[in-house]
Amino acid sequence: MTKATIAGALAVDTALDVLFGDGNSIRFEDCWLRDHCRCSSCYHSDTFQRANHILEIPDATILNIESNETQIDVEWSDNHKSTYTAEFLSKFDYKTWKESKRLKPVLWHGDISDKIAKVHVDEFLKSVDGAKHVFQSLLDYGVALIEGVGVSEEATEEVCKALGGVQHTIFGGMWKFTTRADHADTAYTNLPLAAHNDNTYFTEAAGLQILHCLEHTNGTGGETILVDGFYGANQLNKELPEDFKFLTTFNVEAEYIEEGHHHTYSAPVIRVDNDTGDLVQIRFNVYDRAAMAFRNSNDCRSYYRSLRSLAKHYENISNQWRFKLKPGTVMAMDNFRVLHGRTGFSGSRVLCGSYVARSDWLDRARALALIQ
Ligand SMILES: C[N+](C)(C)CCCC[C@H](N)C(=O)O
Ligand SMILES: O=C(O)CCC(=O)C(=O)O
Ligand SMILES: [Fe+2]
Repeated sequence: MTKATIAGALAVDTALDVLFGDGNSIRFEDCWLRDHCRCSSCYHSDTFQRANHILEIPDATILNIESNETQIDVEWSDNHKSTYTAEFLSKFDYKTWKESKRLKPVLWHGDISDKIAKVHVDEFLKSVDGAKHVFQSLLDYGVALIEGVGVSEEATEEVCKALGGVQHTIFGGMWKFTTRADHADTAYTNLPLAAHNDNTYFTEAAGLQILHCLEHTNGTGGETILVDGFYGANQLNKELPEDFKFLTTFNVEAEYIEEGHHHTYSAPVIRVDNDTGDLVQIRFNVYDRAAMAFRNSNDCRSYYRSLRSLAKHYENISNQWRFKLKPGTVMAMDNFRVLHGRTGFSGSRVLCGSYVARSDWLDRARALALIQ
């Protein structure tokens, strides 16, 4: 991008119209400008924080402006003086600004093994390019594989830390699970699990789920099932918009109960960004649905109809990617988007892994300049 320049600035009532060298023009309200003064008494540039309470910012008016190619100087009615650089102001064109914040998931269905990142652990942990490759794959497809990892909880933990940090929940930080009932949950059995998102009963579901199959011996089955929750939701919107709409507005309650714990949370199954229409989160878990009461017959019937309509996309075998996790390969997936499951199995199957908070993995992606 070329460097932003200012071609002119004109005060109009309580706002300032700034014309940029590229022909674009942006209107800034005076209250916004006063709030965004970057002088040292208004902004701590070392901590990137505002210095004043919003109630302390004076309701000042613009007395005078002077501009050149690179900046605008404003003199305020309370004698304060502010300087705004062209580069700073140019970032606040609403459309461009909003667009720059959008994530751009690449919707998929079926086998995506040749699309996603498969990065060797040394490359992931030690090189910026390796890390970028993994996080870009998580942003694009919601899945990434890290290969050549030591077949141990310790080696897996290193990967979890680098993906944003281990998130502690009732299941622990790093967890290891097999068919022993360490928690009151079907994951700790050999039963099949249809595609689902974890933690629908938490106020904030885990951002990533990381799984490493440490062992599967003397048995069969235990295939991993992944399906793009956004693809299914999108298909539903095209095919049955009413069902889609219902799932974006109706609060479906979920719960998790075990000795000493009772988690419950109620929210729409499909969360959409109201401004952009972008899909933000899927909260789909048929097992962890709580028993609930309905306001009326219509809501009750819509609940079953629309959940089944969505489920059909997730259970459609041609939408799913099925494969066998192997010791040494760590799988990370976006639990806000991708649903996971497994087929039933026999034999001794041991997995370990952790959750990572969404805030924390997006923080990594931002630090790598992959998103804004
Ligand atoms: C991942 N780990 C083995 C710790 C537990 C899984 C919890 C499963 C729970 N039914 C849910 O879907 O959230
Ligand atoms: O056993 C598996 O592969 C996954 C089980 C599961 O859904 C989970 O641990 O959240
Ligand atoms: Fe799960």
